[in-house]
Amino acid sequence: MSVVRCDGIVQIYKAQDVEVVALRDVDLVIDEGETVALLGPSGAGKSTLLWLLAGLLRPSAGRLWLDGADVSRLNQRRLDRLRAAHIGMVLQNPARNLIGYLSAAQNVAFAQRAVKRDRPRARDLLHQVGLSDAGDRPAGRMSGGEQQRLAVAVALANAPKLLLADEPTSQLDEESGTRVVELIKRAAADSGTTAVVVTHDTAVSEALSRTVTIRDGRVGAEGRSGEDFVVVGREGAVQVPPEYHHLLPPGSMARIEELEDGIALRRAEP
Ligand SMILES: Nc1ncnc2c1ncn2[C@@H]1O[C@H](COP(=O)(O)OP(=O)(O)OP(=O)(O)O)[C@@H](O)[C@H]1O
Repeated sequence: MSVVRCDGIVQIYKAQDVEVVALRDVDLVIDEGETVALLGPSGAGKSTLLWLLAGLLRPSAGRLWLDGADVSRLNQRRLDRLRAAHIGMVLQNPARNLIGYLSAAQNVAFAQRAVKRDRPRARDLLHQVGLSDAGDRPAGRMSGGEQQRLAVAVALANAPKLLLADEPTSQLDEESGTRVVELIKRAAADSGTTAVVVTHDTAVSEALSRTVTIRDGRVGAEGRSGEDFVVVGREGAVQVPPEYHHLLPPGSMARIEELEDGIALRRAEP
């Protein structure tokens, strides 16, 4: 079953008199248990897509299904309940995920408020992120790296169906980063958690099961098991992935060759 389905999603921010189109016509399907790395340059729309998938924003146009529910048909209360029970999120700024005056254990316990309290899971998560001995120290006094590891434990506390993480390893050394990635993969394998992880870290993207690229508000190539996929947009547009630009540079002409099961694009000019 697909946990995420985006159909022609458009996201427009209105800032004073200007409109910024952050996402344009995004089609995306992510199945249960997939771990997806979301890659793209700064300003491409990665965080916006994550906020939409978290139910923190509603799309300006297009339709979004989360865990089979059409978000446009959910009132705010039901959307809040879906988020608390089934979605875990790691925001880019780790401190924003935490309640600063609570300890690590209290933060994890708070994240289980919408589901059955699971103390062994909470202890195990803190152990996995190396914070078993964090004691009563308030989260607000922890280092950036500790806060980031705690934020991942908090996001996984309710065994979410969907984990959304914005650069969850940006402040971690290699060893802690690897532990976080292992934790995400284990959640997928053990609990069927689907993960979407925004990252610039190739060690993270290579460890996950699929890569989705986003550029200028459009979802581009999707790599799965070493194969490259591109999405054919509503108007029939196909975005050539950057790794093939040396063969088909943007702005060049391509010749279309019909095959039995599709088409091939060949450079028209020498
Ligand atoms: N609240 C907002 N109001 C107006 N414009 C916004 C807002 N948030 C994001 N944008 C704009 O939307 C576009 C996409 O931003 P977004 O933060 O989703 O990109 P990103 O890929 O996550 O970038 P980064 O890697 O730098 O975090 C950018 O042009 C950004 O300036």
